[in-house]
Amino acid sequence: MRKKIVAGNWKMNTTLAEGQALASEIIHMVEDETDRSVQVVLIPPFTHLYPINKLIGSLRKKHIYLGAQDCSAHEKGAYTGEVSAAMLQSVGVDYVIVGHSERREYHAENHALLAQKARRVLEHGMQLIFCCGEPLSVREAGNYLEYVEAQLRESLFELEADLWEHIVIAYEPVWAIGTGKTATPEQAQEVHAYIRSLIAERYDKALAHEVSILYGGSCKPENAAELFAQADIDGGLIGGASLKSRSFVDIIKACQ
Ligand SMILES: O=C(CO)COP(=O)(O)O
Repeated sequence: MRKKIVAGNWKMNTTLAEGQALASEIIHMVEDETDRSVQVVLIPPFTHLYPINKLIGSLRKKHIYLGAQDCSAHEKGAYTGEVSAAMLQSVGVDYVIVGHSERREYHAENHALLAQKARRVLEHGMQLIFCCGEPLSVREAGNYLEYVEAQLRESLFELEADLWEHIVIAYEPVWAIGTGKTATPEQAQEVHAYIRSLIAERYDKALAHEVSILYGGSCKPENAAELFAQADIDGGLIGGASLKSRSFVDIIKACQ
């Protein structure tokens, strides 16, 4: 059975004290209010990973995981400012986001670089959350399926089939991120089903069936349940609404 996952991408928000308080609140509310059938991933900034891993670890919550927002394509060495996959793994990181649209846009990350980053994450035994999704101009031009297909094909489809049990896809249409404009359940389902069909075509149907595909982009408690009710939507990658414990936990509950 494929996993249901709700992941909170905090982006560049919270001081350490604020982040620790938010993580503690979320952990306690998840314990008190949810049935633990959903994997919860907290994805704070790099600086908070080690202390938040301790918060998760000391409570031994096997359904709560730690994620990082990016990692270097390089293994180690003279790359000032970079954080390697080995470093992330050494502080307890379970999941790493690669290919977020904000990295693609503001840091000019291309298909080839993202393929290297994906490989690094998997080599170090972590789970990959690979983001894809089209900008508004592409959506309006109508060729969004081809656009998403190229993102997957160019960065992931060289990977060996046995690595796919460690890969999660997040479809995040750029026009829905931080805009308050969510994709409709039908719009999201169309792309999710297409992504699954591409994986089935490149690998096989059984493998594709097991891959969790998350939706991201203005997902909130008010719209989460109808998105998660779609056949190929297995959870969410949540930005703004993951910074408030109440809304994040309500989204987790909508996924149960
Ligand atoms: O980019 C996102 C998660 O990675 C989505 O952000 P919002 O939920 O703030 O739209």
